[in-house]
Amino acid sequence: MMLSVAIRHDFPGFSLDAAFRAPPGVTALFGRSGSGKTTIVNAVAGLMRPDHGRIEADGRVLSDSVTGRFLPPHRRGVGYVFQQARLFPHLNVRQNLLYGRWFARGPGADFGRIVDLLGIGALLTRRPAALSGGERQRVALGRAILSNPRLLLMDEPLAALDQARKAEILPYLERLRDETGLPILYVSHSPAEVARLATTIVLIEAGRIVAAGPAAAVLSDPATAPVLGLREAGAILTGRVAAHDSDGLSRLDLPAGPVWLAHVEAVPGTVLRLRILAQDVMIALDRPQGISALNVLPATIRDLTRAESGVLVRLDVGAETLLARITQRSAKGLDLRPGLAVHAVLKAVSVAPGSVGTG
Ligand SMILES: Nc1ncnc2c1ncn2[C@@H]1O[C@H](COP(=O)(O)OP(=O)(O)OP(=O)(O)O)[C@@H](O)[C@H]1O
Repeated sequence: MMLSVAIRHDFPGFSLDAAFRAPPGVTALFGRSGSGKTTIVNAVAGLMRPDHGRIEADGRVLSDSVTGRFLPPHRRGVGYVFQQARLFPHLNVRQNLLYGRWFARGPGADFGRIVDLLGIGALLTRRPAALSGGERQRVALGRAILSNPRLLLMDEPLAALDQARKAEILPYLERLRDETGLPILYVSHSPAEVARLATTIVLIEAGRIVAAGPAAAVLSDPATAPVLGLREAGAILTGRVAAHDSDGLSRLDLPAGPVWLAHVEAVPGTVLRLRILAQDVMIALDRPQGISALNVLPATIRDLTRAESGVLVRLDVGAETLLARITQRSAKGLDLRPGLAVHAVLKAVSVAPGSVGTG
């Protein structure tokens, strides 16, 4: 399963020229307001017809300006989840879910499995008015999946939810990503959400794609930091939960070494994704002694990039990449340069629970 998009379209005062591929997993379309994300999603859904280009899903042409082919939305096999759940108020949860089924191509996903996956078994007889925002959004996800789509489009599905509801629904999105094998095109404004969910990231600015590729590589690329915002720049690392210590910390084993963080609700053996902001990483030439930060990883400097008044240092840690944001004075004072072996010091507190997701 693969979605491939190559389209050009002109609105008065705005031109979109975008080409990218979305493999199975979550492909996050990230960019500022007005950069063209929704236009792309609408073109894939068949809600707008691009002037030029071609969109293909799973080897099937959805639209092609050369041949004039343009499949209507209901024939595209696309599940769409919007910011608002848009459930039918007069139908209960089961009926809303079965409505998705009605449009399914072929036998479709197993009802019971999807209900379990989304944790909505206890809600089946309720009407949407009796659900929380997070529950409603889970039902909307279920309805989209039960239509047995070739791909899922999600346009800011969490934007209308508060932090607690977002935290509640993120694990379900992770399960969908990991268990359905569908390409999910996911529009988001939130770097934290993207860092947690995305397997592929497409960064878009003023209708042009400025970076696209595997999430870890795009996030740790200093060139993308200005688009994400310097405060949000950072890398993702993966680690396996090794132990829960009696003093309330959990140990994760990363390829580069162990890392301790505030207790994580996950059984040993679980693979987790950690987001580490560039501003929370310090660099030391020697392994520091007598320091309160618990987490020190051996690293090698790959490159240094000027960013506003500071410097972004890209570090190789094991086979992964970390980003540190330091001052020009420090970079000069320590004589940092590519190839230099250093130590990356991470503050334990910098790994926020909200940034931990299954990898
Ligand atoms: N039907 C239309 N007619 C004219 N201009 C349009 C139309 N649809 C979108 N645009 C313009 O295209 C640009 C991209 O809009 P789009 O909704 O794709 O951005 P976005 O990245 O999804 O933004 P947001 O994050 O705010 O939803 C904007 O400048 C918008 O005003």
